[in-house]
Amino acid sequence: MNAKQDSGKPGLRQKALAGLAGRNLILVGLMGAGKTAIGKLVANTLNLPYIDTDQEIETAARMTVSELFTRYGEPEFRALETRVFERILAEGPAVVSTGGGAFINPVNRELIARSGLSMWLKADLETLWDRVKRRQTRPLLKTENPKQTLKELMDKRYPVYAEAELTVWSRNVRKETVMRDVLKALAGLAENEGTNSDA
Ligand SMILES: Nc1ncnc2c1ncn2[C@@H]1O[C@H](COP(=O)(O)OP(=O)(O)OP(=O)(O)O)[C@@H](O)[C@H]1O
Ligand SMILES: O=C(O)C1=C[C@@H](O)[C@@H](O)[C@H](O)C1
Ligand SMILES: [Mg+2]
Repeated sequence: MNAKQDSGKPGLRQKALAGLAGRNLILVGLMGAGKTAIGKLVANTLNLPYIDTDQEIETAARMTVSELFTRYGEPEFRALETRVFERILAEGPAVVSTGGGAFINPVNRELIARSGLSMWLKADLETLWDRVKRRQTRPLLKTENPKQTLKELMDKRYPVYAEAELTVWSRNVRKETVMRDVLKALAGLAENEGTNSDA
């Protein structure tokens, strides 16, 4: 079954689009939250372009995120991340999955607030660890105890991710189920608007 067929009730897709109201949907959250996996499903279902900021950075820099960190350091990576963000957000609407640290930068949060709807894909430590432990591509997790590092990042970043306009639990269920939760959260915005305009 493809994502469009699996998007639940027929009206859900339309309601989700109404809630998004032509804005970019910006997915934020830690490494392993499912920003890429869920983002692609959501984009496919809503017929919107899918963009991954890490991939855009890699294309612009002609090297991997890991290589960028090693050769130029994190500050240079963050500067490039903001430049890429400015361009992407101006080109929308699209579903944009961000690098795990992008929303932590207040400059990026301000850019997102202006042209997009932010959504935090929230997951617990065990779920995240289970998803990231096999791949060695994440420079921030190249530490002696990567699970502990992930926990420290959670403690530091979760209060900031909580500033996102919407939060969806990236639970340990089928990706299509999380994707539907994303659509429902967007649809909820359209319903609330209806309520407000009646008031
Ligand atoms: N609901 C889910 N059920 C099972 N596996 C999942 C689910 N969501 C994501 N995954 C898997 O977990 C792994 C990490 O997900 P993904 O790459 O989408 O995370 P991410 O938030 O984009 O991480 P990063 O910030 O490192 O890019 C992938 O292998 C993905 O297929
Ligand atoms: O959480 C982070 O700060 C990062 C996450 C990745 O997506 C990459 O953007 C990079 O490895 C940094
Ligand atoms: Mg990703």
